[in-house]
Amino acid sequence: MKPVDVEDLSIRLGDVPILSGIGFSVAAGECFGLVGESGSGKSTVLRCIAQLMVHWQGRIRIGGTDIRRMPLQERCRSVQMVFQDPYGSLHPRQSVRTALSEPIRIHRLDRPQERLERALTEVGLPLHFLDRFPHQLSGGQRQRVAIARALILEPAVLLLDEPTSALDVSVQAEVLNLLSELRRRRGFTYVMVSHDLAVIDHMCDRLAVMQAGRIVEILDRAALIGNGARHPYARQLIEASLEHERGR
Ligand SMILES: Nc1ncnc2c1ncn2[C@@H]1O[C@H](COP(=O)(O)OP(=O)(O)OP(=O)(O)O)[C@@H](O)[C@H]1O
Repeated sequence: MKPVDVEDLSIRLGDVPILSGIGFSVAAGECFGLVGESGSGKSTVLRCIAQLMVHWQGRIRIGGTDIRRMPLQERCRSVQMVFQDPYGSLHPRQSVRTALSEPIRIHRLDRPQERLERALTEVGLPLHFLDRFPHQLSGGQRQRVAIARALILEPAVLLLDEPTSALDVSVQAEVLNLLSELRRRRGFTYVMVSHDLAVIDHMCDRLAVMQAGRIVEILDRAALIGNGARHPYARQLIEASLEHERGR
């Protein structure tokens, strides 16, 4: 279990500021949500933490260590990301076995077969799925494989970028329950992006509301449920979501 601390994170692409002065702390084992309008910079925050984007300013620490000072191997074992679209994140011509073996090989981990089997079992898939290819899996099964691959290196922190929004509603609940169960069992720290406040409510202890590259408010679940937000945009976003829920 490791905490995540983001301090004064800013990034520009060309002349355009994408993130400005982002700051939040996530306790070890906590699930922290990022919500906000499309283009507000939620995924960019995750990409900076994962070092998929590197030209940022500020400070990001995982377990107290500055991620810029972490050797690559240590960073990969500290933080992994799960993307929205498992079709995009799994190679179509790689079997599940190959997809899961790659990080084991790159990081020269011992007991490869045992690790493969444990990761697959942890996400609730039978072992004969090791020989399947992405097109032979359902959307939910593909996302389970993507989660298994993120788990192989036993990271302390998982970054979840809309992990269920490409899935059917019934399958969404299964994958969310799996993620909750994994957090309970393994004590992962999650930072999770979702446009769906019901998902955030189900999963997260606290959340940050983002607008135009800034955090306008950080709320806990109680404030989300009762719409105790103070910032006008945060209030409006939550109100719209509550109305949507009431209309269902
Ligand atoms: N590689 C890039 N090059 C140029 N602009 C980019 C790049 N990546 C992101 N942006 C811009 O940065 C801003 C933030 O994008 P980001 O994907 O982080 O937003 P988001 O809040 O996750 O949006 P969504 O909910 O639609 O996924 C957007 O205006 C986007 O167009």
